[in-house]
Amino acid sequence: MEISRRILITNKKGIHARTAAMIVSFISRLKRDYNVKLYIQNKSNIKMPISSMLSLTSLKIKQGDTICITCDGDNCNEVLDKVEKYISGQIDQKINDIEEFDKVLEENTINISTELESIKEIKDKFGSILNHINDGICVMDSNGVITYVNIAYESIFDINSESIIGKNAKDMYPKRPSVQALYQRNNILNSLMVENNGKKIISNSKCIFVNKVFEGVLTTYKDITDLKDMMYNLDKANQKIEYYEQELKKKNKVHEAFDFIIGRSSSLQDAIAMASKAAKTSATVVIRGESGTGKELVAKAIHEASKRSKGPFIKVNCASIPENLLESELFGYEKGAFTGAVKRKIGKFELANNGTLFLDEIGEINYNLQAKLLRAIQEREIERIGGNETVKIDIRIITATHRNLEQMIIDNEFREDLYYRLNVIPIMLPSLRNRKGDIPLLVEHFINKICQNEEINIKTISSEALRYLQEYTWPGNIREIENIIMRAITLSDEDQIEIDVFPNFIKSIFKPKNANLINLKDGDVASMEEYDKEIVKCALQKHKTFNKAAKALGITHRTVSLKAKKYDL
Ligand SMILES: Nc1ncnc2c1ncn2[C@@H]1O[C@H](COP(=O)(O)OP(=O)(O)OP(=O)(O)O)[C@@H](O)[C@H]1O
Repeated sequence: MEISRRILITNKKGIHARTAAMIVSFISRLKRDYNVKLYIQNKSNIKMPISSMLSLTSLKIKQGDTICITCDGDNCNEVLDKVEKYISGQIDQKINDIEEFDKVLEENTINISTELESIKEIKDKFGSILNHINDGICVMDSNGVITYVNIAYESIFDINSESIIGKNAKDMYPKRPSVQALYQRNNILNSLMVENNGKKIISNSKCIFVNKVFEGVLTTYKDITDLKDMMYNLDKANQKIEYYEQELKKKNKVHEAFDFIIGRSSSLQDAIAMASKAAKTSATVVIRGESGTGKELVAKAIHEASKRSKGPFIKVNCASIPENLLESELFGYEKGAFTGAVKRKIGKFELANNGTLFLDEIGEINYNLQAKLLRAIQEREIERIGGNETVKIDIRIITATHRNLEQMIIDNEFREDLYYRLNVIPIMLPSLRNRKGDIPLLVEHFINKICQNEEINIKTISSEALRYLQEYTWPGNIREIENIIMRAITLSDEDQIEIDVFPNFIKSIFKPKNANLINLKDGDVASMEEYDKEIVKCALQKHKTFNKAAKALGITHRTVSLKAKKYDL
């Protein structure tokens, strides 16, 4: 049976899409529950199934309009009651609820999109922070696919991110610690990687787990190539500082009297430090070293640095005084002590009272005189030759020698007891060939000294000429270098000293050795002394002993020995 009913529309906005949808949904439930058919009549009174949302909205029904609903089936009155109740009453309430819900939804949508915005902002900020970090960063997923690299990574590995993102690190870098971390699912920290171009990189790979699920590996890379260089330089600088600190300590402790002893080599500085310490006491000092190494210079400095500096510094060269005169030279004599002793003579021991007695070439003193010397040193008193009076002496004794005293003791040429008396503080002066680094300093020192003494403009020396001087072996040590500089300054017409003013034996050091002793090929003539030295040297090399060399040269044994000493052969 069919029943129709007019229903008033009370909803403010009439029947719009949302209300239509609600009516359709409500009617569908009624149709199902009561097994009826429901229609709505349009303005031309044509019945349309009410289950279509489109037909409802197309009617454009407003508040206050009525609609005609027709029901076909049993219980149509009960069904239409429910339809009327829903459309005229409940739908309004329902709509309010839904609008409330819409508001919440809308607000939430706004919130979500704001949150999305801020998440995007955070992501951008984060990305820009990662790009400002100096360490390279690479992220790969659990399969090894590279998902992110920062700018530092690109520059460390000189690669474009586009060419690696999305690629699998297992294929691209199978040996990298990051890939090992991926396989092992374990962090691999502080691995040193050396790239083909020599770059040294430290990598730290950390596995990422989210809720215990392995998500991939994050690796940071630090380029330590520069750091290593810097560390190396720092290390070197520290070593230098340490060296200079030690040198400064030594220097600070060294008395200024030693300032004019030129040389920075550690062997010389050690000797100077020792001499400076010796200066503080009255201990006997023996200075050892080849001829011309500065033995006298150091002896004087010890005296100057000691509390005896106001007293005399008396030097005796034991080699230059004939044996028979040395005793009276040292101890003096009384008037009439021997023929020719017309008046009393004060010896060097007495002259040195309250000061320093420097006995140079101590190894040349004869055995008998050595005994008398020992007594004088032990007792600190002397007797003049031909006198009965003993004279108390307050002196410091410094001796020097280039001879091997230990061998002389074995050969019974030097008294052991005297040796121990003298050898309280031994100071070894290095030869110049063992401290070639000091040559430029010495050259500069002598150029300045000689030019000032000669009152001429200070000359310079060319680096090539200096190279020759550094290469030469300097058998005559510092005395020889001083002589060569004196000669060069005298012969040089220029402001700069060049090789041409050097003697032949220096000029020829870079030339192949010429068998001819006198080589006048390039027009250079050496001094007589240089030829003399060369001849004696050849004779000694060939004949080994002074005797045989003397015979070969047709001169006396003594002359050969004196020349050998003079030229330090
Ligand atoms: N370190 C030095 N710095 C500056 N000048 C030096 C240095 N060593 C030596 N000389 C100079 O060299 C020359 C020779 O030095 P000195 O006479 O002291 O040597 P020596 O060892 O006593 O020689 P010899 O054994 O032949 O007597 C001197 O003119 C001296 O001033």
